[in-house]
Amino acid sequence: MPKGRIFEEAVSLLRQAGYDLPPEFDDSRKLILDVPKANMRFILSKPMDVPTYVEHGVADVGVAGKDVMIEEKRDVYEVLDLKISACYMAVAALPSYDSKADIAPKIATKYPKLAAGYFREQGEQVEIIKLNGSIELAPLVGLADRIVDIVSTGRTLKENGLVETETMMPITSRFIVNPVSYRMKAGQIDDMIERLARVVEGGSGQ
Ligand SMILES: Nc1ncnc2c1ncn2[C@@H]1O[C@H](COP(=O)(O)OP(=O)(O)OP(=O)(O)O)[C@@H](O)[C@H]1O
Ligand SMILES: O=P(O)(O)OC[C@H]1O[C@H](OP(=O)(O)OP(=O)(O)O)[C@H](O)[C@@H]1O
Repeated sequence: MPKGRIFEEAVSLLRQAGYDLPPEFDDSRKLILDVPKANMRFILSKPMDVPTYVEHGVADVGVAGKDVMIEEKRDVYEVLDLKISACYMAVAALPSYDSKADIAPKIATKYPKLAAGYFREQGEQVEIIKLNGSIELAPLVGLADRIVDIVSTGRTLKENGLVETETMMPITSRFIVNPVSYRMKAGQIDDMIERLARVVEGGSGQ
């Protein structure tokens, strides 16, 4: 499970799907949470690391943002769109920025592979500058010409005087599965996918 903003929504989804997760899930600093009744163990990692844990098989299944899936390109199955933590990826710049006047613009982002792939597809040559957060700062101080980042409410762009120049792709969280685990524990994992899918599609899940 990803710590942070996805966690709460994912826990709620699992509860709706009939998993009786204890109150500990609502307020804990523990990184491993056991639910013996359901024969489940939850590993809580940084969101960007979830596909790594699943690819290596230390977690059979996981929840990861589509942004993370595109950036990390891990060898895992993406089996269900959970439709939670919705946001989108966009290109933004200062309103004064003239893209036509720029030959190899500098793009600041937390997602270097996703951004590079996008501009390659657009046939645009860019220089990617990898940052770890507060991406909106980069054009304000002259580190980059444009940014590639997640937009949700649009408040961060607005309050920093940036404008969206391109909408790239919608992002939601995905349910992912380790390919070997899927073979070994097909019954359990299929049951989990079905229960989650019922909730996602508007049923009770139980
Ligand atoms: N407004 C948003 N900003 C960033 N991520 C969002 C937003 N809305 C939904 N998400 C989803 O949440 C995930 C990131 O979660 P979170 O912000 O908790 O982690 P993080 O930024 O990687 O962590 P940290 O800030 O501790 O480095 C993204 O992968 C994305 O799929
Ligand atoms: O459109 P909004 O609702 O304003 O949300 C978008 C902002 O939220 C995220 O940042 P986060 O809060 O995760 O901080 P970070 O930049 O340090 O990753 C994202 O990187 C944007 O900066």
